[in-house]
Amino acid sequence: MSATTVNIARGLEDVIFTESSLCYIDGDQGKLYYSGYKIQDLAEYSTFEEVSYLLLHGKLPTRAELKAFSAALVAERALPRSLIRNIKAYPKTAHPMSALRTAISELGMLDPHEDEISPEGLYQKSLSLIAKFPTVVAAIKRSREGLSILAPRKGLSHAANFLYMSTGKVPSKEETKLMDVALILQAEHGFNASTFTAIAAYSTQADLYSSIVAAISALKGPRHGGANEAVMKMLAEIGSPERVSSWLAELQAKKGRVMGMGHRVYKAYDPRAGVLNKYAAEVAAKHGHSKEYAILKEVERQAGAIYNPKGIYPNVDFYSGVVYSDLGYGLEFFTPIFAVARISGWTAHILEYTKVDNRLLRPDSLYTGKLDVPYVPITKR
Ligand SMILES: CC(=O)SCCNC(=O)CCNC(=O)[C@H](O)C(C)(C)COP(=O)(O)OP(=O)(O)OC[C@H]1O[C@@H](n2cnc3c(N)ncnc32)[C@H](O)[C@@H]1OP(=O)(O)O
Ligand SMILES: O=C([O-])CC(=O)C(=O)O
Repeated sequence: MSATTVNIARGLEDVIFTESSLCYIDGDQGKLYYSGYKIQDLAEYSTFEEVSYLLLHGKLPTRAELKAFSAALVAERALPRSLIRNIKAYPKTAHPMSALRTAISELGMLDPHEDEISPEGLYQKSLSLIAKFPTVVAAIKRSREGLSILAPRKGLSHAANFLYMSTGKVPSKEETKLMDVALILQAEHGFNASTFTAIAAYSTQADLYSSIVAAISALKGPRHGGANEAVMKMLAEIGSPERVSSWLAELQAKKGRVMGMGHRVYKAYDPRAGVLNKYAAEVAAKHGHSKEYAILKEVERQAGAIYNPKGIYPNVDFYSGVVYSDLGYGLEFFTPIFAVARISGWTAHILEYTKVDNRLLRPDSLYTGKLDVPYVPITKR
C-alpha cells in the first residue's frame, strides 16, 4: 500500500462501519430524526422518558409501557451511599466532567455484576445508568457549591427531578419543559465521537460502565460536547455585541474557530440549534440574560456572513448555554448536562450493536516509518 493507492479518511468521514435504525441525519437539509420521528416533534410533544424508551425499544411507548418504564427509572435513581461519600470528597477544583467520569467508573466498580453482558443484564444496567446520571451530576453540583446532596424525589419526572436535585427547588412547568427539551435534543446523534468511542470500547467486550466512561471522556473535548462551555467562555471574551466585529477579525487572523459553529455532518443549520434558539430567545426576553443572547445573535449574523457559504452554521452547542444558565447551572455543568441526555443514545447504540454484530473495531493506518532498522545498543546511541 502506498499513499497514492490509499484514500486516508483522517476523521473517518463517510466511513460506514455498521447499520443502525436509531438516528437519521440529513446534513445538507439540516434534518434529524430519532427512530423515524422528527426531532422538532419530539422536542415539542414528548418527554425525555418517552424518547429514552423510543431509543431503547425502537418504538414510542403506550401509556402503560411509559408508566412502567418511568417507574423503573425512578426505582434506579438513588446512588450507593459510598459513592455519595466519595463525591463529597472529590476536589472542588475538579472539572465536573472529570468528577462524572470518576463517579461512573466507581458505579461500575461497585456493581458486583459489572461484567454481565447478557441482553437482559445490559438493558437493566442501561436503565440504571440513564436513571443515575442526573443524580450523579446534581450531587457533584451541590457538593461543589458546599450544599447538602439531595435524594431523588418520587412523583417528579426525570427532568423535574434533575432540576430539583440540582437546585433544591421543585421546578415550574416551564422550567421542566425547558430541561426536557434540552435533554431530548441531545439524547442521540448517530456515530458522533463519544458514541463511536463507546462502541469501540464495547466492541472489545469491555463492560458497559467502561464503555460509558470512554464515551464521557470523548464528550469532554471542546470539539464535541465541551463546545457548550467553550461558547460561554467565548461570550465572556467578546464582552458585548459591539465587540463582535473586531473579535471575529482577530479570530480569522489567527485561523481560530467560532465555538458552537460547524459540524462534521451538518452543512446547514443544525435543527437542534433552531429549537434551542427559540427557547433561548424566550428565556432571554423573560429573565434578562439578554446580553449573552444578544452577543450570540450578533456572532450568528456576522460569523454567518463569513462561514455559512462554507457550510458552517450554529450547532446544538451554540444556544444551549443560555438555557442552562437560566435553569441555574454554571458553565462547567453544561457538558455534564449533555451527558445526562446522551447516556440514552450511548446505551441504545451499545444495545443495538450487540444485536447487529458485536465485531471488534480495528481500523488500519498507512505505515510511513522505516523497516529493518539495525538495533543500536543504548551505550552506542
Ligand atoms: C455536539 C457536537 O459535537 S457539535 C460540534 C461542537 N464543536 C464545536 O462547536 C467546535 C467548533 N467547530 C469545529 O471545530 C468543527 O466545526 C468540527 C470539529 C465540529 C467539525 O469540523 P469538520 O467537519 O471536522 O471540519 P474541519 O475541522 O476539517 O474544518 C474544515 C474547515 O472549516 C473550518 N471550520 C470548521 N469549523 C469552524 C468554526 N467553528 N469556525 C471557523 N472555521 C471553522 C476549519 O478551520 C477548516 O478550514 P480550512 O479548510 O480553511 O482549514
Ligand atoms: O454528531 C456529531 O458529530 C456531534 C453532535 O452533534 C452530537 O453528538 O450531538
